[in-house]
Amino acid sequence: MSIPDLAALHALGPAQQPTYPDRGAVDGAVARLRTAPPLVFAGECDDLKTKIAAVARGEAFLLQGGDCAETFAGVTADNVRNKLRVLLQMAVVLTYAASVPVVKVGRIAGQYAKPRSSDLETRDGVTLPAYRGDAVNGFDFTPESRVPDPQRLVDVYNSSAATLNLVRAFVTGGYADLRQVHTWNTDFVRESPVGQRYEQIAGEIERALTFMQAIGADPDEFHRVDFHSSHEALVLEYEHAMTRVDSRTNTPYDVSGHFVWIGERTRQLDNAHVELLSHIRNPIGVKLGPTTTPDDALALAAKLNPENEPGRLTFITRFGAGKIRDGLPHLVEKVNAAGVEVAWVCDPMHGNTFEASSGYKTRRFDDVIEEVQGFFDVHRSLGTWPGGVHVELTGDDVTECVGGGEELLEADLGGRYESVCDPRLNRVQSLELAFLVAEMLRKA
Ligand SMILES: O=C[C@H](O)[C@H](O)COP(=O)(O)O
Ligand SMILES: C=C(OP(=O)(O)O)C(=O)O
Ligand SMILES: [Mn+2]
Repeated sequence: MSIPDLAALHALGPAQQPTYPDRGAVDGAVARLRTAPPLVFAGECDDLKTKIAAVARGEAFLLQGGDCAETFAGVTADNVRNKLRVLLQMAVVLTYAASVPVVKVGRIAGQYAKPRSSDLETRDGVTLPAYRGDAVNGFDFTPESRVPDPQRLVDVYNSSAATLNLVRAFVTGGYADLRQVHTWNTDFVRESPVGQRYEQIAGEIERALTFMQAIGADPDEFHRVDFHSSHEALVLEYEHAMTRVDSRTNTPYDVSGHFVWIGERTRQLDNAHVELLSHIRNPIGVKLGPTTTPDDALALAAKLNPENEPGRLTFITRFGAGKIRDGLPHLVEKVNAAGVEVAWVCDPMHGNTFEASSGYKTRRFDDVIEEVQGFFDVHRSLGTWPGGVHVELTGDDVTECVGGGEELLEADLGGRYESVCDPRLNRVQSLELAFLVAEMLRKA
């Protein structure tokens, strides 16, 4: 399969693209990216596809999480380690408490571009272009900073490379060794009720590992974990420049991440994002919001996975807690009845955002849980598999979502609100979510 021309993709009138003032500078950045080494290997993408096929068959569960928007300034050892650590802790809870293999995917090492509801942002009577992620422009509210700069695409590549390098070191070099389960539970989280609950599981796992070692199991088995990168494939210049023909199979892969997805705002059937991703062989996702009809979903599946390859396509539904129980059943039913191979994953974040009276964008922890519960209930009633969760989270003690065991209030949001886009679950809320989902999984 060939790679479509970048110009042909632009001719389709893609949504949510930056308006660059200097085309020459764009060409320069794209030329630089085209010669840059791949960030991931096609074979790794295939491995993830095999794992997602197991998710679609009901034999594994997908945990996908990370920032709404990564930032260049956030590429620090602490920040990357904290995100990885919370995902590892969540994966341990899910695997141990629900006895299900967990496929671990970060919204990490590439999640720098944001679609926005509005092209403009107004503060105190001043209107400027909206922030579209560090891939496009700066978060500072000044005219200079908000001008889209294509050099940032090269910075995305370099930041992703640095992040992925550290992630690979952590997951293969001993940090993610299962025998370290206790050490991931350090600092503020350890004293919380959910941290205590985690301690208990960690103790049980440690005893089980000691036992297995005593009976001769190979300790290397516990030494490393598989972890994959993912992001929304949004800026066409970047994703196109990172799409390469794999020498093993002679087919194109987007080597900017293992898994890429199409957002709710760019999933139009005849548009550029669907067209580009239909040509790559990575495992891919599509976000499906509450306006999605069964025909939309079937048409997307036909275009993006015409051969019905297992593991290729994940539908990430994001209906909102109030809509999922009514909206999801007919979608799942029709897709299932058509024999379409798909992994169903729940994003319980994007349908539940609201603005607090203080002006902060936030989400209620209870709404997040209610949407996941609705997702599980719908799948249980249809006999289909609730394949995973896709969440915005961080490993830090931020105050961006309200509720949870710490009972964060709207008045607390200003304490430590660090997201440059959507509100993320903090570490305690993320662990609480993992325990609640593990319970739902046990029942499923
Ligand atoms: O992350 C998702 C979108 O980019 C985000 O929800 C859009 O936010 P906005 O409605 O503030 O533009
Ligand atoms: C933009 C996002 O989501 P959606 O496309 O579902 O709105 C996101 O995942 O950050
Ligand atoms: Mn988001």
